[in-house]
Amino acid sequence: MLPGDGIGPEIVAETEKVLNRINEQFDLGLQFDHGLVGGAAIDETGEPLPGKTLERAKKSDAILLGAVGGPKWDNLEMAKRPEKGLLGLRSNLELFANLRPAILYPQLASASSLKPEVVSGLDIMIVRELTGGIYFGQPRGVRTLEGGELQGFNTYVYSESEVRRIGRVAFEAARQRDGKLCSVDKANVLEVTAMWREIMDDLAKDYPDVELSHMYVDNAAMQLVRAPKQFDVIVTGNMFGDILSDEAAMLTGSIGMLPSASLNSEKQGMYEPCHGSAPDIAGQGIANPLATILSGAMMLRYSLGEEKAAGAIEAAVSRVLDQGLRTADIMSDGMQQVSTREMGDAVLAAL
Ligand SMILES: NC(=O)c1ccc[n+]([C@@H]2O[C@H](COP(=O)([O-])OP(=O)(O)OC[C@H]3O[C@@H](n4cnc5c(N)ncnc54)[C@H](O)[C@@H]3O)[C@@H](O)[C@H]2O)c1
Ligand SMILES: CC(C)[C@H](C(=O)O)[C@@H](O)C(=O)O
Ligand SMILES: [Mg+2]
Repeated sequence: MLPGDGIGPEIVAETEKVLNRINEQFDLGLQFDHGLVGGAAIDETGEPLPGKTLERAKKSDAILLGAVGGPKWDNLEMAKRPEKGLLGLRSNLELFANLRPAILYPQLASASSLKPEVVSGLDIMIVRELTGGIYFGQPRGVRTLEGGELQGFNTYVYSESEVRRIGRVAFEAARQRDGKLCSVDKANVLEVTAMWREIMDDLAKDYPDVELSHMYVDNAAMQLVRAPKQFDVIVTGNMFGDILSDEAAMLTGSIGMLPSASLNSEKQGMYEPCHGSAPDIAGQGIANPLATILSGAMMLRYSLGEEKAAGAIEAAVSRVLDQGLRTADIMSDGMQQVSTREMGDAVLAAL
C-alpha cells in the first residue's frame, strides 16, 4: 500500500477497508504492508522512491498506489519530483502494460460529458505502453546553447521488442472481448510510430480473429468524444495513452471512476486510479474513492487470480450507485451526496 500524496491517503484508506473485508469474506490470506512514495517520501527521506519502498514493492505480489505529486514539490528539479517515484516503480518493476478500462456504469449516464445515447453501454479498454516512449527516452534535459538560449529536449523512442510485447497484450485483450483493436499513433509525422504501425500489422497475422485498425492520435481524440462506442480495445504509446485515458474518463462520468492495472510479464502488478493527487480538493474528504476501490478489484483479478472477490467489489460498487449515493464529482439531481468516507462505508455495507 503506497498512499502517496494529496487525496492519495484518503482514497487508499477506503480501499484498504474494502480489501480487509474481502480478505475476511473470501479467506484470501492477504497481508498488507505500507510504504512511502512521492512527496510523502521526499519529506521523510529526501527521495521520491526510497530503496526500502522499492525493495518491498519488488517482494509484493501487488501494489496499490494512491497518487503522487502536488504544488509543494513543484519547484524541485525534475529528477527529484514526486512523479519520479511513480515512474521509478513502473520502470524498476518493468510494468510495461497499463490497462485502463473506461466503463460507464449505467447509473452514471447523466454524469457523463456526452449524451446518454452516445455513451450507454460504453466499455473501452485502453492498453497504454508504460515503460518506454518519450517518458523514458534518452537523451533528455535542458541545455544552454551557444549564445545563451535554452533548449529543452526529450526523445521519443521505441524498440521493436517493446512494441511487440505491448501489442501482444492488446491483441490478447481484444480476443477476450469484442475482437476489435484500434492502434493509435502519429505515423504520418513520427518515424517511431510509423514503425509501431508496421509492427502492429505484422502481429495481426498471429491474431486472425482480431480486427485491427489504425488511427492517428488527433483523430482518436476527436472520435472518443464523437462516437466512443466504435472502440473496443485501444493500444497506444505512453504519452498518447496518458492523454486519451483522461479524456475517456469523462465519458464514464468522472476521472474519479477510472481504475488501472500496470502489469509486467510475471503478472506482478501495480494498481492505481488514473487520476492524480487532486491538490485542489485534498484534505476535504470529498474525493471519489471508487477508482481506487475498483483498482483494488483489478488487483484481485489480474495479480492474485481472485476473480470472484474482484467481481464482489465491482458488484458492491454498482449497488452503491443503485442506492443513489454520489461523491461531488458524479453528483446529479435527485441523488444523495456523500463524502469519501461515506462512499467507502457504503461499499463495505454493500459487500
Ligand atoms: N498516478 C498519479 O499518481 C498521478 C496521476 C496524474 C497526476 N498526478 C499528479 O497529481 C498532481 C495534480 O495533477 P492534476 O491536477 O493535473 O490532475 P488530477 O488528476 O490530480 O486532478 C485533475 C482534476 O480532477 C479532480 N479529481 C481527480 N481525482 C479525483 C477524485 N478521485 N475525485 C474527485 N475529483 C478528482 C481534481 O480535483 C482536479 O480538479 C500533479 O502533481 C500530477 O503530476 C499523479
Ligand atoms: C503522474 C504522471 C507521471 C502519470 C503519467 O503521466 O503516467 C499520470 O498522469 C498517470 O496517468 O498515471
Ligand atoms: Mg495521467
